[in-house]
Amino acid sequence: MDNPIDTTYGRTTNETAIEIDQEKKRRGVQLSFKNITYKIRNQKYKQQLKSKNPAEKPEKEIVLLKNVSGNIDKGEFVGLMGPSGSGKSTLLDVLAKRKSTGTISGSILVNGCKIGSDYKKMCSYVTQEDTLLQTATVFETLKFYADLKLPASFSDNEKIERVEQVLDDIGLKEQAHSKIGGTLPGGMVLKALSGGEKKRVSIGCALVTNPSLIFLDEPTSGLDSVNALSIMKILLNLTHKGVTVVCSVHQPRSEIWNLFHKVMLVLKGKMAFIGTSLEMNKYFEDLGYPLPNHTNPADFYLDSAVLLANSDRYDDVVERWQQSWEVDGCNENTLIQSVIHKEDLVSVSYFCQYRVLLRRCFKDFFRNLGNIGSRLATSIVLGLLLAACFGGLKNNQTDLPKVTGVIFFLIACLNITPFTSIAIFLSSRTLFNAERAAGIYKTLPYYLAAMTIEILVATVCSFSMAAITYGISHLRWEVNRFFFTMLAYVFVHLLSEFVVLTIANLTGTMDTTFSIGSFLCGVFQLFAGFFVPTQELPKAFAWLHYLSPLFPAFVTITVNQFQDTSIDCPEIGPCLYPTGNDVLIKYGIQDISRGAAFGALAGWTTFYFITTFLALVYLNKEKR
Ligand SMILES: Nc1ncnc2c1ncn2[C@@H]1O[C@H](COP(=O)(O)OP(=O)(O)OP(=O)(O)O)[C@@H](O)[C@H]1O
Repeated sequence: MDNPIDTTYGRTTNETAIEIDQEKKRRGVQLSFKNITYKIRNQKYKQQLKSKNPAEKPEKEIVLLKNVSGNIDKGEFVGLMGPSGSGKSTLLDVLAKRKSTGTISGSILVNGCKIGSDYKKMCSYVTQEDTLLQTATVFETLKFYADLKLPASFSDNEKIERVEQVLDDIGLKEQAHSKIGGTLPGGMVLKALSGGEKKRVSIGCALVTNPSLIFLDEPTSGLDSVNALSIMKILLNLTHKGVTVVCSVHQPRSEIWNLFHKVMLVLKGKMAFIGTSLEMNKYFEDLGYPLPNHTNPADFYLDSAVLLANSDRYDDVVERWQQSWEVDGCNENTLIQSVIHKEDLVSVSYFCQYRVLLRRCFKDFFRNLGNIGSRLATSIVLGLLLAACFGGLKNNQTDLPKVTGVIFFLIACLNITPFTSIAIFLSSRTLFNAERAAGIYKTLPYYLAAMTIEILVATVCSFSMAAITYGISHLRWEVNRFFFTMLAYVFVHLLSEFVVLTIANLTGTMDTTFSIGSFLCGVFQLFAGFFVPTQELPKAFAWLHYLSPLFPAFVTITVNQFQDTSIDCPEIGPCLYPTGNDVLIKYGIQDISRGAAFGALAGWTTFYFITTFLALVYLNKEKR
């Protein structure tokens, strides 16, 4: 027999029972929590103050959990139940130390000791939604976690061994090289794993660090009953290895119900019961809700819990439970004072995080061929269209407006093409927010890795568009002038990319990014100095060109094109601009050097690079 453990109903054969017991003692953790109260600020306080009648004073704070206490033993599989909105997810978040808002009071003890900074290293959390990178394979997803969460002392082979062990634990060995799949931003569809398989991968990610304690928020939600049962059996198997598992559940089928060692019942933010399913039968029977024959206990108890929560007896029932728990459940004897098992986990360096993230970004980018293909194709086609309109320009007075025209058009095109990245960027934010909340990596290495790829792609795209146009239009053909112009165009593209990403990070939504972004593009282009030279702008608005990063871009490229050149005059008639310097005088930029203007362009680019990062760090954080 491959697996000697009979997991059908949470019982084990005699031979393995001793082994399991030893494993629980060796690495399990006991979790006790006492008088946990969690409050958050009432966001609607001011509004309620105005609208409510003065007798009903609104509270400044909302209490989501009140005096919640409980005890979970080593290697126990605990189901957290309660009607919708009763506070199950909140309690899991508080116990897993994932709350980033509100105030928490009360104590959490692990093996009888107050928890310290190591606590987060010994526990893992699996969110309700599976936030996984669609283009990565199952193996790569787990390896990513292993690279970032296992100590640097682990060799690559050891990390692979750990990943293989986890693949075995979650029963996905055969799918190790299948992609997670789904619809990629941009519309490309990759063949996807099933919902149950994705959930197993999420559990696998939490298992890579070999945690002693694992919290799961509704791991069976959205799964059919067969998949739900198989997920629960995987979790039960973990408890045989000493892991303590706590998961919230809605209405589990009876086979799942029977797997739990203990059930916790939360009602309206208060603990109403903790105990085995047999003890729960008795508890509800005493309350006047005996379990009828042939009824799913979970369904029945949940329905009864809803009735209880809305009855007059609610306060009395939770109060009685609190008192009895203080006598029986929370005394010195129930606390297991023993050494806490924890791996020697150290955070990997920023550079290592950058390397791992860069590798993932690189693969992700090149596996989404729809995105890379459309961006490159757009650049090349736009370059060819610009070249078709402005091809073979001559160095004379007739073609002069076209030369400044092509310079401006290229700037304008490179200014708007970054809008194509908004969808990709915003969709990767969801994954980033979830991974950041789980503390897998820091924001800086993530940002630098994502930007490294973005800068490379933006450089290739803008260079292709600009070089095609420049070459076919016969602009100033000197090697250093050519490369200087190309560099300036690349910066225009990068700058525009960072402007759009700053807005995307500030607003977090596609619609607002589009509307604010297009407004800014319009303003930047209008005040770039091309349509209306700066000296001709109305005084009240003239200062706006200082705020347009496209102004230094237009200046540096125009100066580079025209400085110290001569322009052919017609044989008959006036010659308005016999030299390039006359063109610069027309635009009022004759006194600005191309280097100074380029410096300003680079300065704006750096400014928006930093604002993108700051917006990523401080705004649109996942608040729990
Ligand atoms: N940040 C918040 N601000 C205001 N109310 C909140 C906040 N977070 C949770 N709540 C409220 O606290 C209560 C408990 O929420 P929680 O998500 O923990 O319930 P739950 O039992 O997990 O519900 P479900 O089973 O539907 O997921 C709900 O009434 C919810 O609306």
